[in-house]
Amino acid sequence: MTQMAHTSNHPKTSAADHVGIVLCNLGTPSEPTPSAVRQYLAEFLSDPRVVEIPGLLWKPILHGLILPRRPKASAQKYQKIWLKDGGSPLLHYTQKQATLLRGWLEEAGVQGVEVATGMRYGAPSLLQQLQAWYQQGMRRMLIVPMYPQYSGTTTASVYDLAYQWAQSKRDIPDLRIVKEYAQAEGYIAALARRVVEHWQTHGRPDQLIMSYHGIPARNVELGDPYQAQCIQTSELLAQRLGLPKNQYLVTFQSRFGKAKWLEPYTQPTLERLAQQGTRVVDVICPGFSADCLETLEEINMEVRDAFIENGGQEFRYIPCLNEHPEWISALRDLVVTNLNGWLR
Ligand SMILES: C=CC1=C(C)c2cc3[nH]c(cc4nc(cc5[nH]c(cc1n2)c(C)c5CCC(=O)O)C(CCC(=O)O)=C4C)c(C)c3C=C
Ligand SMILES: [Fe+2]
Ligand SMILES: [Fe+2]
Repeated sequence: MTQMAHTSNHPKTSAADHVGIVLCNLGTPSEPTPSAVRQYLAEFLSDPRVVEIPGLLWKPILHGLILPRRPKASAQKYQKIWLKDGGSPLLHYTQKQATLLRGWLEEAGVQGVEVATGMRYGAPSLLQQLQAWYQQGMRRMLIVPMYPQYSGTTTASVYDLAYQWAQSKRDIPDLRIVKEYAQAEGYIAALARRVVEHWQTHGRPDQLIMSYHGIPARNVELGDPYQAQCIQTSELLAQRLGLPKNQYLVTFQSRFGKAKWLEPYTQPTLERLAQQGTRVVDVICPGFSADCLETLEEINMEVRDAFIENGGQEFRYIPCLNEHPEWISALRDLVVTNLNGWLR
């Protein structure tokens, strides 16, 4: 059992009767350098939720093969997408989302809430944010993982961290975590708006590709509902756009390692489409609420090049929801629903 912390004389501040809302995303390196990427990957890839290979087998691979090599190549990729003033896009957009959500909640007359960002790995850390609020006397916290589709590899890891942290408390915080919102009306509406706005400027494509981050196929075989939720989101989005089945495809990207991951894989699918004569594709990544390495570099650079090299003519990337007003409005609704009974 974790040691109980002594908190009997915690300071009573205004935070004590407030509710904390944390937008929690994956996390990102502090700089686009090999050493910062190494530190980030070491934490991320040591999480047994992310890599399920037994530690005795995995640790030597991670520390002997992956961490000495991958950070250099990854840092070069991060350098290509790093924002001049804003740093990591993932962190930049997640912080913007928190700022906008704070304003939108205020505007809606919601009082007594604080909004922050907290990353699962790296900084600014979810754990430190929860602990800082707790020390200020706050006892009610709502965590919103920025993953619309639940996966054991991502969402469950947020639960692990929060529950393990709470375990050390005598007076435990009242915690709520949004498990998933793959089918939420506002989320689907925001995605549809993003696509329609893109079509208004560029016209319709031959195919709309909905690309999600992959996970090992084995995880799904063992009961992870992630794949089913990705398909649900995609079908709802297609329905809302009035897209027939032959005009869109669901694919999975970012395969890591040699095991079988969810298929069809994004890049080979786009290569095949190009070879078979598909000229214009739109690509959207509905599972990422903020643009990041996996969308800006992998999709909009690597996969784009592969499509064009194989004979495709136009590869049009549709940005993530990022700061889109319809998304912030959806987030506000999601938060308000999950604050039920907590608001004054
Ligand atoms: C090792 C296995 C991995 C699993 C399982 C996995 C699942 C998963 N990841 C995201 C979201 C993101 N992943 C990002 C980067 C990233 N992911 C992995 C590996 C796994 N992800 C690695 C090794 C990396 C690092 C980048 C690299 O070195 O290539 C990111 C971007 C972070 C950024 O800073 O921009 C996101 C976001 C989801 C949603 C998911 C399962 C559903
Ligand atoms: Fe990932
Ligand atoms: Fe990647």
